[in-house]
Amino acid sequence: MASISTICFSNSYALARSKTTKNLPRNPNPKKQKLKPQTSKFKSLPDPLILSGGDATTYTRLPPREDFAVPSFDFTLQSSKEVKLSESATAKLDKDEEEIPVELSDGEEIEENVEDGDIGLNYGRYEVFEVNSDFEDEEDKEGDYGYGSEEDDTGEEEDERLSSGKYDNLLESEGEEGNVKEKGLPAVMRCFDRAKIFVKAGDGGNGVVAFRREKYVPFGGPSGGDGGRGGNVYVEVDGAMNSLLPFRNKVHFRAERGSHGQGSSQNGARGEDVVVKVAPGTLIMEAGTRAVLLELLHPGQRALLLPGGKGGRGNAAFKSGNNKVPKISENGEEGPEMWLELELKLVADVGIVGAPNAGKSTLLSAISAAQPNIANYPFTTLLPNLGVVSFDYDSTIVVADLPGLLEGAHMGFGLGHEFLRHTERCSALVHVVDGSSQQPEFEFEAVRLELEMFSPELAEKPYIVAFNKMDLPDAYEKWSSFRESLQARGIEPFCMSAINRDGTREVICTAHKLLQKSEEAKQKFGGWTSPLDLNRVADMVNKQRSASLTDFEISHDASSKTWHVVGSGLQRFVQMTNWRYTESEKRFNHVLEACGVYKSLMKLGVKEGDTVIVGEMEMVWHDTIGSSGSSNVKKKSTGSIRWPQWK
Ligand SMILES: Nc1nc2c(ncn2[C@@H]2O[C@H](COP(=O)(O)OP(=O)(O)OP(=O)(O)O)[C@@H](O)[C@H]2O)c(=O)[nH]1
Ligand SMILES: [Mg+2]
Repeated sequence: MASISTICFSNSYALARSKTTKNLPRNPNPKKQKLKPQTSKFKSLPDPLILSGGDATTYTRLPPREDFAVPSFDFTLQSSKEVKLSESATAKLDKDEEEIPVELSDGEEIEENVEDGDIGLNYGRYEVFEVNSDFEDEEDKEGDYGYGSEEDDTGEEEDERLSSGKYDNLLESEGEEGNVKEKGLPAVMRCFDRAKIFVKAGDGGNGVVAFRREKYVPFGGPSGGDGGRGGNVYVEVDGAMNSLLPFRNKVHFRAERGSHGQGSSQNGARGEDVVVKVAPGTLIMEAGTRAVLLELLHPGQRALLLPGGKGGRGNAAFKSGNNKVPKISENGEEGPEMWLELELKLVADVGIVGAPNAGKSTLLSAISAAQPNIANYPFTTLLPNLGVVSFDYDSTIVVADLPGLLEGAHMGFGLGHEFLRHTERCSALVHVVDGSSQQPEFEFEAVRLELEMFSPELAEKPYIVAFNKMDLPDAYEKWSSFRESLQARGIEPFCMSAINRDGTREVICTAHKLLQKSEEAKQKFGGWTSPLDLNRVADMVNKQRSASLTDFEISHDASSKTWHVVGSGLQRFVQMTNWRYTESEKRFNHVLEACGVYKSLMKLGVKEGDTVIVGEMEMVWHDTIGSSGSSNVKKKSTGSIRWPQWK
């Protein structure tokens, strides 16, 4: 029978069709029919990102102080050696080599004498280094997170770059400065503290229509069971994790859907939950908007992120005095889904910062049991290392050793300064200064400036300065002038030889005291912000689910003669309606009338033949066709909705 004649409402009849399905028979598969969950709040994908053009990306040597504001990218003028982090995270710089060929952009090779400039700080020529966030994000979307983003309008050139595949290897392309290499960070560094994942709660199982048929039980009645609830999505802090790298391998987390109900009043089983494990200190944000949803700091914390969909009711649940043989059941509610951005900010008490090769990792290895890579070349440390320092039996602190920070890091030189976010949770900082460098004061200032550039709050954290490598005569000689210059600024520096473990204890004990002081101050001034409610996202979802059916808005598009009836409650109701049963359609019509949709539409001037969209259902409005059989007198004389023909 054609759908038009099977769907009758109180005083008229209506026809429905899916917005997405054409020529659907009367008994369509409910899953495929047309109903999508209301996920407008959580489904947003990030906006398309625009790639920036060719910023210079090759760093030749630490630029002179006065050049800081406008660094020179003309590296043909600068003497240098080359470290290619692209080839190996532990590429080594042979500092003893005096002359090396420098390859120019046009392929010409020259021999240059490697000598320090006026400043004399020769870190070699480091390559790597486009840390433009837009670019990085775009890479992440396409390369590592495994989902295609909407096409952006940045032009073919950028598209080509994106489509050129994974960015695990560093990229090379021409920049605006002309033939300057542009490279991204190795994937392991990008993914260490950032990830983008997809989570979906399980859909509820469908309810069923069944009747008890048994010998000696002539009218057994309806016995269709309810569907089971969909599985929840939880996020749990795993103390054994210290990075977000596992999310490179797994991006999608879907909880199981609930089982469908069965005859004999058997309800479906619950869907299995899914638990997403993250490292302590992970920030969970909604992708695109980057609104912070959760901040998970302590191992063992577990947050309910997305609750599973409710199971649909079987026909046994619809039995009433009026209707003892209900032929109606509901679909399971669809579980919400969303893309999340995860960002890790390590939970450490003290952060060790300083220029590359200053001896930060050596200090960490001297004061804790951590065994970071230590070597005589810059950027040995590419990812932060954590170490635990014990003072008394009951007092321990966590110390983070960070990658080296270069002057100009805020512009992308070196490893950039993004990793400084790992110090945001530190209460104190230790500046390690390489005493054997040509101008230790300048090195210290450059690092301070970079901290300020990253975040003024970070620069305001209490800190101590540790002048390292005192065992070297070079450093020993410079110590007094360094000390004087800092004392003139009101800073009392410490000296140490991290490699010999001389003075390291004093440094870390002072850092510990600073830490205690800042914690006392925090308690005194109530500076500790209350942690976010762990289940707030689930609460938001539940609130949206329980929205009233009468809570809706109507908008009109005059050009297409379309009326949109939008409301969370109605949308959910449409999604859970199982259209294969005639009674469902009657119920739908009844609900629209009862919650005032018809009345509002008529008030707003809906006309014969206009399209009305409720949730995912599209209908055509028809004025009253006749009053016969109508149980609603008011409605009879005014209008009704008729389901359109399937197109
Ligand atoms: N003589 C001497 N050498 C030191 C001292 N501390 C560190 N070094 C050496 O300096 C070099 C760099 O040490 P690291 O601890 O790797 O320096 P880093 O600051 O962690 O370097 P990056 O991770 O590259 O930023 C290594 O060869 C160390 O052995 C010291 O007190 N005296
Ligand atoms: Mg290091």
